[in-house]
Amino acid sequence: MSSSPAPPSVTPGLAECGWRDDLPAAQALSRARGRVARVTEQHRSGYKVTDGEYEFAVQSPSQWVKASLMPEERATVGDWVLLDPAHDRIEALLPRQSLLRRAAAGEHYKQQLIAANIDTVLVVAGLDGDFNPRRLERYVAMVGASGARPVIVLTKVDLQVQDAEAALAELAKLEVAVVRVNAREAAAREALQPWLAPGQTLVLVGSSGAGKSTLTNTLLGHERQRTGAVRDSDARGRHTTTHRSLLRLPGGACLIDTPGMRELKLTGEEDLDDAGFADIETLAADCKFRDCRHDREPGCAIRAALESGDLDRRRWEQFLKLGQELGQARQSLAQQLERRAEDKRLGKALNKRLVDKYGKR
Ligand SMILES: Nc1nc2c(ncn2[C@@H]2O[C@H](COP(=O)(O)OP(=O)(O)OP(=O)(O)O)[C@@H](O)[C@H]2O)c(=O)[nH]1
Ligand SMILES: [Zn+2]
Repeated sequence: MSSSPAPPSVTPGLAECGWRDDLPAAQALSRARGRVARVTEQHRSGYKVTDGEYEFAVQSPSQWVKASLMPEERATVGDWVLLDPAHDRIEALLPRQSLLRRAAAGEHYKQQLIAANIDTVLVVAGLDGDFNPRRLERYVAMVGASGARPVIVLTKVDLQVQDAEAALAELAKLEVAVVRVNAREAAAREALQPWLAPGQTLVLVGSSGAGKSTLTNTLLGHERQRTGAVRDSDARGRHTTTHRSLLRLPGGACLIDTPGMRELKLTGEEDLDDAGFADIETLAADCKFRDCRHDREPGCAIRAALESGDLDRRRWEQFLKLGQELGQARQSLAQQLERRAEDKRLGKALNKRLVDKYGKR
């Protein structure tokens, strides 16, 4: 299938926006009709999409207003969609290759979609005072759950505030590629070349000040966004705000910029295996009891490894903490699903009462 020519519903320019014949969306296309486009922005009232030639606004399908819809049933940035014949409304969401999401900040647990159809998520962290291996583990776990490939990018190597060797040793166990860069230098682009092949889609995540905007500019090869320092000193507030969030990089890869959504919070669907703790899971499988809590049980492989020094005590503590965080996120997720089911039940009951009283309309 992948060797057949692109169907007419896909414009040639779409390849520059990340379209590939091996995508699940492309496989689904043989069974569907319509012009394919990629979502570049999400707004309250609809979306912006690109067909590879033009970027334009489209409306959501009417069924997407339903409050009972799960967030992932609507399109997000990076999604492949089919347009109606007039090209002013989305008709269908095509299957996804990956979906990056986070728990939204706020009183109630809510999920937010960050981006879809991402190949690589660059998890950016500065080797300065803010360096935090546990945060990186959390990010790697979340990316693992998304279906995209995580790559850790450590910025600010030139500042040498943090001992890079110690930091690397901490991250070695994650089994994730780690790249050290000065985000301000063009060499950073070279270092990331393996993930920048044509047709690849990337996203940058990481905490504020980590160097994401700086790296974005370096990958673009020109100044796109004003970085933190510039913004601060810019008293006239003369920002070059481009709204487009799907950036085409020289070389053929795409970068999806998700302003305001670059810090991640666990959703509860992650797995500690994905966080690079597979070795601990393997070790725990050797405990005598299957439900060993690694506390006082006899024949505990974890405690034995801690005592012999085979398992680093700090790493074990990090594992426990991340497990705790994940446990809380799972609980919030379960509560949210329960609330949703309850809302649905109440909605149905109300509907039935209305039908009983007024008949079917
Ligand atoms: N020396 C040095 N400075 C860097 C490097 N990367 C980023 N910086 C600086 O760190 C500051 C913050 O970088 P930004 O790129 O704005 O960070 P950000 O992650 O986009 O931050 P938010 O926009 O708040 O999310 C800026 O002053 C950058 O110039 C680096 O590798 N070396
Ligand atoms: Zn045990």
